[in-house]
Amino acid sequence: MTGPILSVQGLNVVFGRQHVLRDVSVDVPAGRTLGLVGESGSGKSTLAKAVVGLVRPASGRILLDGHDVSPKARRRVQMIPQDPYASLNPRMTVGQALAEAIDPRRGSVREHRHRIEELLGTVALDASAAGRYPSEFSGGQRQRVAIARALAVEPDLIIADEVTSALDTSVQAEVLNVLRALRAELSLTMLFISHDLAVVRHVCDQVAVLYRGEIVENASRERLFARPEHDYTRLLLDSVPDGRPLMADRTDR
Ligand SMILES: Nc1ncnc2c1ncn2[C@@H]1O[C@H](COP(=O)(O)OP(=O)(O)OP(=O)(O)O)[C@@H](O)[C@H]1O
Repeated sequence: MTGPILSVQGLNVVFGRQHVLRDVSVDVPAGRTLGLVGESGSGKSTLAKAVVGLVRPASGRILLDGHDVSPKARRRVQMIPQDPYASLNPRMTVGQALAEAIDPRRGSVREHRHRIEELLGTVALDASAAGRYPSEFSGGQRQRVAIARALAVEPDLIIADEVTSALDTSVQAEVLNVLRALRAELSLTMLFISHDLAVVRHVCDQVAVLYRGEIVENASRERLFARPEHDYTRLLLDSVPDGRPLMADRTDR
């Protein structure tokens, strides 16, 4: 049996006097998507930053494919940032941004061109997008470019941190649908962070609930939504209006 791709074990993060993460342990098995949900300030982004090495834990271990994460391993974890407007270099065409992310050992520029078209297709964008600049795209399309760029690196793990929260509700669906399709097609392994349970329900297999720096519940999506065990999870569920989860089932544009 193979172990999880990501294993966070007994992680503690302290900023000054604030104990931001307390004894956090979560696993993300290969090909699965773990949702990390919690209100603003609960420590979600801090966990993501610890995994990519931007935050130094006070104690605990972070294992990637069974080994302690090292700076060398960082390329194997790709973060899709929250803000598609800030994450892409405005002076680079989409093709250039993707080419930069593709491992140069993967062959010639011609082969890169083929790979770029393939990546754009994967996120439901036309090949002609390669010649255009980020400013020419809508927020949802830009976020899809950011997803393509993360995929270009062929990472073992993708961390999606509030990838839809900067988008209008009407375009959140196009990004969620792409992620959901990729999960199935490419067997992506993903840590999907959101404060929004409706969004988490749409893309995750397993959901961990973070409350004030502690994991208070960690269950399969089915179990968590059908039989939440912790009061805080129930509170979060109560704030999901009926019907909203279906928002993401709208047709992709
Ligand atoms: N570099 C830092 N130095 C000091 N305190 C920090 C730092 N980064 C985060 N914090 C604090 O740690 C706590 C958790 O922040 P974090 O950003 O991880 O929460 P979050 O759940 O991701 O919330 P949000 O969704 O608002 O980003 C907050 O109280 C925040 O102010």
